[in-house]
This record gives sequence, C-alpha cells and structure tokens, in this order.
Amino acid sequence: MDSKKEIVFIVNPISGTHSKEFILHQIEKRLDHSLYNYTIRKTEYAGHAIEIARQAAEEKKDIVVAIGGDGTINEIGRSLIHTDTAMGIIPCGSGNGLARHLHIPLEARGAIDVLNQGYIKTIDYGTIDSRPFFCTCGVGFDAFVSLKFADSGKRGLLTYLENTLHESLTYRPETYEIENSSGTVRYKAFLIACANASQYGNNAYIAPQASLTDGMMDITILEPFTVLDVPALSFQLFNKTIDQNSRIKTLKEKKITIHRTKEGVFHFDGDPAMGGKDLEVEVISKGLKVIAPQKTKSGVEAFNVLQHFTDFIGSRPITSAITRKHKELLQINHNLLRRLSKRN
Ligand SMILES: Nc1ncnc2c1ncn2[C@@H]1O[C@H](COP(=O)(O)OP(=O)(O)OP(=O)(O)O)[C@@H](O)[C@H]1O
Repeated sequence: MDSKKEIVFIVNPISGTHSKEFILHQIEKRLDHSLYNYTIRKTEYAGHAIEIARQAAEEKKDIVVAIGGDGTINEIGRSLIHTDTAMGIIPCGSGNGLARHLHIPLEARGAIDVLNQGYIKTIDYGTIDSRPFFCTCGVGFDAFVSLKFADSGKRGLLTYLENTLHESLTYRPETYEIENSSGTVRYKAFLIACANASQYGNNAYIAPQASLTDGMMDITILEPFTVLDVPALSFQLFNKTIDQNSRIKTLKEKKITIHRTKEGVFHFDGDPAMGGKDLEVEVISKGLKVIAPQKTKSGVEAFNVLQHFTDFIGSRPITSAITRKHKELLQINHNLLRRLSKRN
C-alpha cells in the first residue's frame, strides 16, 4: 500500500499580482516526492475552491494547499473545518494576512519547505452572520473598502491603498451597539474589526494581541478621528501598537452581536457580503488544522521589519524599485492633499 500522503493544490489564478507558473514549477522541483502524491486544480470562478476542497475532504485527502490569498484560504478553510484534512498555504495574495500571522514564508520555496516539514497545528476560526472567517471580519470602513476593492477589477497593495485613501476622505462613522453576555455598549465608530489573526494582511496589525489558538476574538473599535490622527494611526497600525491609540477601544470576547442602524455590507477575510442590521460574530475554538512552521525563529521582529521592506519593494533592483514606489506614493499624497484642500 502507498503510505504517501495526498495533497491537492488549489490555485486561484486571479489572486495577487504574481504569475503562478513559477510556483507550480517549484512544487515539481522542491516538494518531497517521497512523502507526498499530489494533484493540482485551478479555480475557474469565485467559490470554486469551496467545492474542490469539500470534495478533497470527502475523499479523505490529507492536505489541501491554497495557492492564493486570504479569500482563497477562506473558501478552502470553510470546507475543511472540523475535518481531518489539513490546510497548507503557498501565499500568493495581495495581503496574505493568515500566512503572515502563521510565519509561513511568502516566497514559494520556503512555503514548500514548510509543507515538507509537515507540522500540523489546530487553529480557531470565527463566524460572522454564519460565514466562517480565519483572519478578520468587520463592519464600517474596512467592509466598505472591501466592496470597492472587489469592484475595482485590479488587485495588489497599491490598488488597496488608492481605494483606502480615496474613500477615507468621504466616509462617515456610524453608530453601533455591541452586545456581549454582560450587556450592550454603544459606540460611534469608523470601523469595528473582529480579529482571529492579528492583521488584515500586508503587516497591517489591526489587532496586535490576537492569537489563533486562544479561543477568543480580539475586537478593535476605531472611533471617529481627524486628519491629524492619521499619521499616528497609520504608523501604529504597522508598528503593532494601534491598541495604544486613544481613538481605539479593544475588547476580547467569544461571542458578540453587532447592532447597526441599518442593513449593509460587512466583510469576512476581506471579501464583502451584505447582511442585516444585527450580526452575530463568534469564535470557534480549534476548528481547523493547518500546516505551519513548528517554531518561529527567535528574532522574528527583526525578520518582519526586513520582510515589510522587501514585500513593499518586490524583487526589483532596490534603487529602481524605490524610485518607482516613491513616485507612486508621491502621486497618492498629491491626490490626497488636493482633495483635502478642496474640502477645506
Ligand atoms: N477563477 C476565478 N475567477 C474569478 N474569481 C476567482 C477565481 N478563483 C477565485 N476567485 C475569487 O478571487 C477572490 C480573491 O482571491 P484572494 O483573496 O485569494 O486574492 P487576493 O485578494 O489577491 O489576496 P488577499 O485576500 O490576501 O488580499 C476570492 O474571493 C475568490 O472567490
């Protein structure tokens, strides 16, 4: 009998901005073929990964690997929860929030090495309005941006930044009530993020204290702020200290209900969905097996700072990459200032 484990790789061809051919080549070259048999499936439409992963779990495959971003991971993860099939990740999205939280290398070779090591850990997941999420979900501005981003037809950090800066100038905070087992509190908020993992992706730590294995959800409430707060908030978002900002309130809960004044959009792992006025958000302890590095190296923080930088500039020669990004950021700043001055 063949004692090798069975892997199904699911490739989302539209995730992120990179070609997937290099990754497929690396799988052929680097995956430990003495341990694994594998098949590769490409998604043909949104939601396809849910079906492929469900079938793989029914067929008792050992591992389903997402080659995509958090949206692909969400589709695969929700078909694998409470099964014996583990999820692997070769990060290939625009943000890669879950992969980054799990310290899975962002380049294919390192991610394949993690599969070869085959260490399995079991993580929590959440649900919002009965839809599973693995990284973050929420209402308010981030849900609104997820809708814009889904409509834009382009992916990537820059598209996200453009949408975010553009929309933040006109977005108005709303009033929400958060109900937990001990009562209900009212907040005026720009956004409410419910986090299983600590970040949205791109090392934007909206809930720096969040753990994937504590059975709890970290809730970050961003109250109304002014343009003057933006630099500190942006810095703290990437510096893992946003919870220290005076405009931020934090809660740790297993289950809440968010009451809104009207129905509208919410997001789960960055994908938008429409929901009613009342949204139940809950964390379910230890529901998904994932393949992840067994130990994170000491000096992870130093590694991350370097990673932020290399992720940002990509693999181009440093000088040309900096010049290109610099020009793009100058253009964004220019547009931002133009809009701000128009409003004043
Ligand atoms: N073949 C396909 N055609 C169109 N859409 C697809 C296809 N396959 C998957 N999708 C959809 O693409 C969406 C985006 O994928 P994903 O989130 O993996 O990439 P990303 O947004 O670039 O990365 P991240 O979420 O990390 O920022 C998913 O929600 C999924 O439903």
